[in-house]
Amino acid sequence: MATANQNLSNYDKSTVPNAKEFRFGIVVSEWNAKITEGLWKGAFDALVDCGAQKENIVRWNVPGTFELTYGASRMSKSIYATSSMLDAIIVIGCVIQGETKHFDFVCEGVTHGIKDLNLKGDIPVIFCVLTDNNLQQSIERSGGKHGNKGTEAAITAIKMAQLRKDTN
Ligand SMILES: Nc1c(NC[C@H](O)[C@H](O)[C@H](O)CO)[nH]c(=O)[nH]c1=O
Ligand SMILES: CC(=O)[C@@H](O)COP(=O)(O)O
Repeated sequence: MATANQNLSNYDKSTVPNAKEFRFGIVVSEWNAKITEGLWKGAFDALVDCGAQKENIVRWNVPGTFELTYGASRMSKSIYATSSMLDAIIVIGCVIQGETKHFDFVCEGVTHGIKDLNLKGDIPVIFCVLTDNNLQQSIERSGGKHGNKGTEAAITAIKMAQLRKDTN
């Protein structure tokens, strides 16, 4: 189902585990900051709405979406994680098509990078990266008429943190 046919912000709290005991890392790209800040707010607000403690949400910034993989990798090995303090990581970025093929390489790079982290690591890394044709599409998916992908990513992070706990 395409995003246009659903709202990214819709969730049923009765189907979401309580996040009170979970700790979350969020890595945010500074490129297209007006969009990524909207995604961050969506994610943060949804985590707290589902019981997460604000002090259990740690944020790091990176310059661009391509750096999200490195940021998440370092965070997963950081002091926050060595004592198994992180239960899930969310990476937030917004890639918008320009005049060249650079869009394709940034999107492919971060997609494969985050996929590899999920395969090789112990902490689920949630892919909250918009890959849009234009700014309007990004606006519509970061708190606009199609909802907020950050909200969707937060719910996914809680569910994956619970799955990790249940399968340990
Ligand atoms: N064009 C966009 C970029 N480009 C920058 C890359 O992400 C990266 O920081 C650079 O290639 C240096 O490694 N980043 C975005 O997040 N969004 C874009 O639209
Ligand atoms: C995704 C990008 O890197 C892109 O926005 C950069 O723009 P351009 O392709 O015009 O250099």
